[in-house]
Amino acid sequence: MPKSTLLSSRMKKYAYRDTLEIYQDIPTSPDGLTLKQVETMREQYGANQLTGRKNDTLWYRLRRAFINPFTVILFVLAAVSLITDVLLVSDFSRNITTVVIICVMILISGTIRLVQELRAKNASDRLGRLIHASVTVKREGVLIDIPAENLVVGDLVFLSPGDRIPADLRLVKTQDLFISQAAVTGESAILEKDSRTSRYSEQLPIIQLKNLAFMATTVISGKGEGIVLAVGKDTLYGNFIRPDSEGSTAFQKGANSIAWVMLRFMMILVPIVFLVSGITKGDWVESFVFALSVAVGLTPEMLPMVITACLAKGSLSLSKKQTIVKNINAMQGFGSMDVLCMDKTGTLTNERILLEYYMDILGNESAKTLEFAYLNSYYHSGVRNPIDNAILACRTMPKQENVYAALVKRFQKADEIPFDYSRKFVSTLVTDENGMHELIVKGDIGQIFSHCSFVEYQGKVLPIEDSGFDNVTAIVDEMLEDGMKVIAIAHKSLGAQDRIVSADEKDLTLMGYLAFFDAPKKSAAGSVQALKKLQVRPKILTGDRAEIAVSICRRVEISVDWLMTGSEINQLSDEHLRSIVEQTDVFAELAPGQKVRILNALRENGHTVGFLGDGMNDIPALSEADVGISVDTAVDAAKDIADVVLLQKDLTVLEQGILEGRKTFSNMIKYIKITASSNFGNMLSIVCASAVLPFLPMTAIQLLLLNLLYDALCIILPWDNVDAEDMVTPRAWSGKTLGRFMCAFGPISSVFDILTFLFLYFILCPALCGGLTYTQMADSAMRAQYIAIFQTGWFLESMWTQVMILHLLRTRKVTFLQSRASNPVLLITLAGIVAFTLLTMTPLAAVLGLTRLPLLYFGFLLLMVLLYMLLTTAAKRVYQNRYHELL
Ligand SMILES: Nc1ncnc2c1ncn2[C@@H]1O[C@H](COP(=O)(O)OP(=O)(O)OP(=O)(O)O)[C@@H](O)[C@H]1O
Ligand SMILES: [Mg+2]
Repeated sequence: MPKSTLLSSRMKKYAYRDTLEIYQDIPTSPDGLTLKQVETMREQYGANQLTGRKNDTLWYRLRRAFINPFTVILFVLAAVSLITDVLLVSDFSRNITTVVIICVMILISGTIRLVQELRAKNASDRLGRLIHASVTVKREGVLIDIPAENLVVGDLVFLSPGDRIPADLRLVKTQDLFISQAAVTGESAILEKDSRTSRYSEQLPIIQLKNLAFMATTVISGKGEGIVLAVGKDTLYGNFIRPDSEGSTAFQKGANSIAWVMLRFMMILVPIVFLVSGITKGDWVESFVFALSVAVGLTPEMLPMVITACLAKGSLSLSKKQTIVKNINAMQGFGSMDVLCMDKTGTLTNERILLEYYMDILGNESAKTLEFAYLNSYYHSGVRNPIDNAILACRTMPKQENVYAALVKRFQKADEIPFDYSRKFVSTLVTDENGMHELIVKGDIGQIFSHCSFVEYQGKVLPIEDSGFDNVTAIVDEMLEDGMKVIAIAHKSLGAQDRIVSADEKDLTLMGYLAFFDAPKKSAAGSVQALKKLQVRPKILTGDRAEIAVSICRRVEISVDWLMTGSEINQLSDEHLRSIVEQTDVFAELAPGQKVRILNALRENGHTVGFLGDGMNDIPALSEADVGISVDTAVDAAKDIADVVLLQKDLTVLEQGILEGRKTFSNMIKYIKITASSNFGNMLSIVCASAVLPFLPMTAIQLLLLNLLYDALCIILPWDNVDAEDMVTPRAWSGKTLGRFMCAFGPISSVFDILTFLFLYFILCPALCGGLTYTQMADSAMRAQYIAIFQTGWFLESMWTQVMILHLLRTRKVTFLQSRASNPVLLITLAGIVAFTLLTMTPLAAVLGLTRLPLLYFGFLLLMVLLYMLLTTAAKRVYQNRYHELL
């Protein structure tokens, strides 16, 4: 039986059982599990984790570091050498140095990989912990808060508004519990859940069973308790999410596709190298080994690692700037983001809003309106939000404490229909001491109007048509235009009726309004300017009224020439919307789903879109955006789903994030493009050389060593500086520019390689070997000497130019004169060059087939490097004039 059916049958079984039976069956009790039971349960059903635990074991990491295509090729080379150099030869000429060297290389590269990955992982773990969700459970009769991943089957979990449900639960106690299952089913409707045992007669799909609550769904309002039935991957949610999200982002896909481009190149060129050198030299085994080494030399095997290192480095620097990057892959999204959608409250305006006026329908102060609103807020069990907080704050007004305390004593709560952003209003039913029930509704003006049939003025109730509707709204319009947030309050007497359903919310009596001061932050206008300067276009996506959106946007200088409301958007086709979103910067009166529609339209137009939001209504948009950004004060579920959490809800910290993202992105692109182009250059040189030379231009081992050195040096790149000019615009990854970059700069290095070949073959080697060229000599010792000089010559030239090119192409400006790499990069690359140059002068050189070269060579080398730098600098100019960018 497939796992998911197995799971649903277990969930179903308990949905139809009584609570007591379940306690016995699991076994647990209303006091929760004992600590011993917790251990047993964890052993039996596993931990509450979605990403496979396997990533965390040292064994898994070792395997990843040491077994990959790169090391596999090295192992093959070692095996070939073991056979040809050790097993098949006579005792005298046995030589195991190659095998040893290759093993050392495997060790070094594997260790570098392991260390880097562990560091990156530790960094992201540490950041993740800072904002981890905790759950309240009862164990051994005591309520405790534990991290969600410590939850086990049988635990008794307590739910409150705003919680993201941490596992699959059978509810055992509920009180007006409303849940949004959007994360699992995609539908935005809010469902009431209860703990009653389901009847077999009402056979329903598992997702509709009212006494089950599923992992990743969100508590909108009310309270509840439930027994954990399934954790981690066994949950419904765990069953359909991708097991490992690694490698799934657009950028990772891009990076993989580059690796593939390189591999395809290799698949064509490596066999050519093999055939050409086999035919010209006649030694097929050696040619095979050489071709394999070329393959290794050309693989950008450090690519995934350099990317991880860059991302981890970026997120670490951001954590020092009040910005926590939960998902390090979002770092690059930060860098390429060119549109930032945000909601209004707390971003442009202050987090706290203040109640300014409470009035009847004509704008006269009305304590009764406020009292009704107070009761509604007080008994509303949903996620606390700024509006309710502002209303409840009225009890701190001078001499009012007792008034409000008496009020809630007089009216008790009977029922509620929680606030939900698609309805935009909330109903509570209260009962007075005589058992008479009063329905109180508060919310969006438009929504409330449409449910009202009467208005109340100075104690008189009139039908709405007779009272002059325009008069009723005139007072509101004025306040909205001043940038105030206004909500309406209405009520209806229900007599003895003590439960409400949405059908009761009609023929209401409008009693008045509350107006709140929602002032823009002092820093808002400046931050908006800063975003624009960074070429990130700010767009406002608010659920609030159009008038207030306009008023606030004017004050912070966001263009309001065009404004769309939710209902206008509903009329548009997707295609039409795609063109509208390009011109419009302000969208108002949106339902949560409409925020997502706008966002997707922008993404389809090719933008990289960030979304900054903090409320329940922002959750779908946060999860859809390329970079979902939330704030520390946001509801848990929003923080949970966001990629980035700002510890300060202020656009100024965002600016830092964007800059850091662009820096990360630049350093990554630097590695990819430069490595690809210099590998391409080497490839060309090798093809040419193996066609005409009577021997190999470099031994397999030398090629591998060179490759290892270059890659090891590149690990320092995340710490490089990035020119300010490279950070002024958002940059999107495009494979298109890679090809032209490779073709422009790769062949330049080949030109110098070929010059070096000529110099070595016709001038230096003959000069040191008795004036003869290779083909003219017969003595094999002489020939070996000749080859060693040649190979050392190319080895050093290759290394020097590869390191130089890093410095040359990392900036658009003139290298060293106008822009220098960071000190660590300068130091490490210099050390690399010096160490390898000195290596040719040590006894180890002979083992590697290298030899000491005379001063004449170094003179030539300097000349080559100088010319190379000049030519590349000139090429850089031409390239930039043509394409207006470098990397
Ligand atoms: N607690 C509440 N009680 C009644 N009505 C509410 C409540 N919260 C929100 N509303 C109504 O829903 C509308 C939309 O909510 P809100 O303004 O929070 O949306 P938003 O998209 O998050 O806007 P913002 O950009 O200001 O954050 C409000 O204008 C208000 O009319
Ligand atoms: Mg909001």
